Amino acid sequence: MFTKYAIIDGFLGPEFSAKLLAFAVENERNFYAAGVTSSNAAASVDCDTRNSAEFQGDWGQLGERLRHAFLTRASELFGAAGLAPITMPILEISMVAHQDGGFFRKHVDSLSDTTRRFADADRILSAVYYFHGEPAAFSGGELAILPIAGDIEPVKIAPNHDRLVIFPSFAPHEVLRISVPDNAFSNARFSVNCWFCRPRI
Ligand SMILES: O=C(O)CCC(=O)C(=O)O
Ligand SMILES: [Fe+2]
Repeated sequence: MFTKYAIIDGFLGPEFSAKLLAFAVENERNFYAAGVTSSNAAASVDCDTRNSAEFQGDWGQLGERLRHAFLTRASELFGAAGLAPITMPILEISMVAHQDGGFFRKHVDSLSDTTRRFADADRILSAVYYFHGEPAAFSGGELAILPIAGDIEPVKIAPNHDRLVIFPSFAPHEVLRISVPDNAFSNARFSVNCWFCRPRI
């Protein structure tokens, strides 16, 4: 049994997706080894669990444009994942590059135990937007959505350019290993993760 999930192709369109790609490539020096939020308040880098790089810097106007794109379609996105929309969600947004050998092992995005204690909102809906140079100069790197019950093969979704995938944050998933033969940063598998979070009262 799987949770509901959905794929929306052409989510941001050619102009915005090209801007995002140019921004990511220009900002190569601002991508750092991405952390894993596990047992500490601060995310820590764990090479066995995750091999990807996260943008840390000033998003400029792209940040507001992205927030707007996600927020204006919030109720459609919640519905696509089988969830009731949240009033006044908090958005958590991160830009990530998976380069040659990149992966992110099976996990859920919702916080629990100690990690939850240090956060002021709960991740409810995960929306992952993919963008990269075309034609893609990598292979693999699919998003695998795993069943919440039953011994069933995962659903594998190709990270196609300008594609959004939406699923409940409690759904187990993983990023399968990617191969980028020339390992040029501009040929990476780029993504913007957007989590719709429910503020705590
Ligand atoms: O890039 C993807 O396909 C998913 C990334 C992910 O699962 C995460 O950052 O939590
Ligand atoms: Fe995830």
